[in-house]
Amino acid sequence: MGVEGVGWGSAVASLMFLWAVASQYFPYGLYMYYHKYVDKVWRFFYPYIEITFQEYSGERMRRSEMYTTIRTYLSANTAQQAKRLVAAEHGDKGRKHGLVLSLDDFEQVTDDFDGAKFWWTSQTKSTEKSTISWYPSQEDPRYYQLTLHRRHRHLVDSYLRHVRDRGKEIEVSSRQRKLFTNNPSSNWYGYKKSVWSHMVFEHPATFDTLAMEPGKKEEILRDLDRFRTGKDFYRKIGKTWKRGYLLYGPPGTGKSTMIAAMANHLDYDIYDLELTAVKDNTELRKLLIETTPKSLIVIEDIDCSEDLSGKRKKKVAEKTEEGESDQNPPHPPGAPKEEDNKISKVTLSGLLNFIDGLWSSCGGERLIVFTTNHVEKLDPALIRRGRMDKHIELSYCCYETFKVLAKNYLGVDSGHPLFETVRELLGECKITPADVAENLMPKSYSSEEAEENTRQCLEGLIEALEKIKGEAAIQAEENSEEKTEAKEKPAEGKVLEKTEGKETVKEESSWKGISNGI
Ligand SMILES: Nc1ncnc2c1ncn2[C@@H]1O[C@H](COP(=O)(O)OP(=O)(O)OP(=O)(O)O)[C@@H](O)[C@H]1O
Repeated sequence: MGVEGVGWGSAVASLMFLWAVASQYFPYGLYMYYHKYVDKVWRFFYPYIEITFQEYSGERMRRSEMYTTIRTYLSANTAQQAKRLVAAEHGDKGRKHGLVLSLDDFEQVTDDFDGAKFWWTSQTKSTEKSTISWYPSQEDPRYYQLTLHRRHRHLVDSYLRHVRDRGKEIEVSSRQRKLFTNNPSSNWYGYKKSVWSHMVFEHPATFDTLAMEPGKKEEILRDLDRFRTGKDFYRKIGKTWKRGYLLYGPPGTGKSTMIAAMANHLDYDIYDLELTAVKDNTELRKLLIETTPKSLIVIEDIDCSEDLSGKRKKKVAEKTEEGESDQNPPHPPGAPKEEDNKISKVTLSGLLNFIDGLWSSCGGERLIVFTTNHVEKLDPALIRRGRMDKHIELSYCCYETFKVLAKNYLGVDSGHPLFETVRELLGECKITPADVAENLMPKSYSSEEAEENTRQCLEGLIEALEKIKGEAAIQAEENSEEKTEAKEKPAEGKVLEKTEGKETVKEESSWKGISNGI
């Protein structure tokens, strides 16, 4: 568009905008008359297209998501052009954080996209209240109007997609992240169903504070970054934009800490899914459909979740057999039975269907993370590649892991004279990073006592390691004695007979028979 073109376009858009303002104060009859005749003629020659985005839409008059996204986009990109802005607090109920500036009524801003100009205005829709008072009321619904030249019509789709994607990105980066958990909630009839509730997620763990071998950490970070920026790649290869992580290892090795670090690194919300609180596969599907893009769906201790649902079913069946339910008052017709609310009927196939099928229909990136202390107990179908793409073992503390913890907790690195002893002991016994971390907690935070604190903590850790080493040695000795005894002890029904220094294992019955005979 040339300079003249821009000037002309801007003037016409401004004229239209002024007309839109003025028309709000016309008597109703005149307004309708205008619409019927003049508008038709005017529109024929008018070279511009107008698109309106209402604040409220749909049957229940919910606030339109597109309206909110446009507001965010305009606040970030064009609000500096406007002279009058509206400030509103941003955040959840009771937890406001920061202000959002948006265009005030009748303000106009221009946006450039792909060589074309787009004009945005914010206006208030007149309602009964505002007609009476002549001024728009605070509660009146607003709308954004987008104006563009007819010759740029082909850009409408891509421009609106750009506004939506950019607006969403800004929303995600400026929001407070949330930790969702599913809890049972009862309806009027007493039926319990799992629903998400959330709190602000403020876990301070990062990949810097996470103790693990540097090479492994780098690899995970690369994988996460590749995933985050892989939208086009996933589309190209025809795969849903999702990735599964399986974190396994003994308790206290940092599985939950790593999930928090992942969420912080990617800037994602966390949905902590408690499978035992989900009644059946239908409820599971419903919960998962409600998750939003850019989220990490976590199922902790997946081995226990599956077991528990089986055990619960068994227990209820046992109770019914014992006739315990007969002692309870009869259920009113239509009311849920107690066990209906308690049993989780989520099945492995339900979970697999969700991982494979459901995700395909949900847009936006999602990571699913399973954790377990017993990887060997899991059904191979659940953790095969493609479902759980990356398997990460978090294990006992090695010297590299210890160095990260020592740096985090005490601010010291490998130069310390006690490090060598720790290194040797870590090579000889098993201790979890959680136990090491506990030993490295300084007794005070005063910088004057830092050196003394460090010495005390490291000595305490060495003592703990030596104790573990000693206990492990005793245990190993006991185990080897048990093994020898087991080796020496004949199997049940057999006896050991010693003749001239030779040991022979014989059938017990034959020995008894002989002895009885004697
Ligand atoms: N690798 C680690 N890096 C940093 N801190 C760790 C690490 N592992 C454990 N910790 C510390 O130990 C505590 C417990 O760790 P965490 O809960 O992450 O272990 P977990 O493997 O999830 O245990 P569980 O299987 O019992 O849930 C954490 O709060 C953290 O302070």
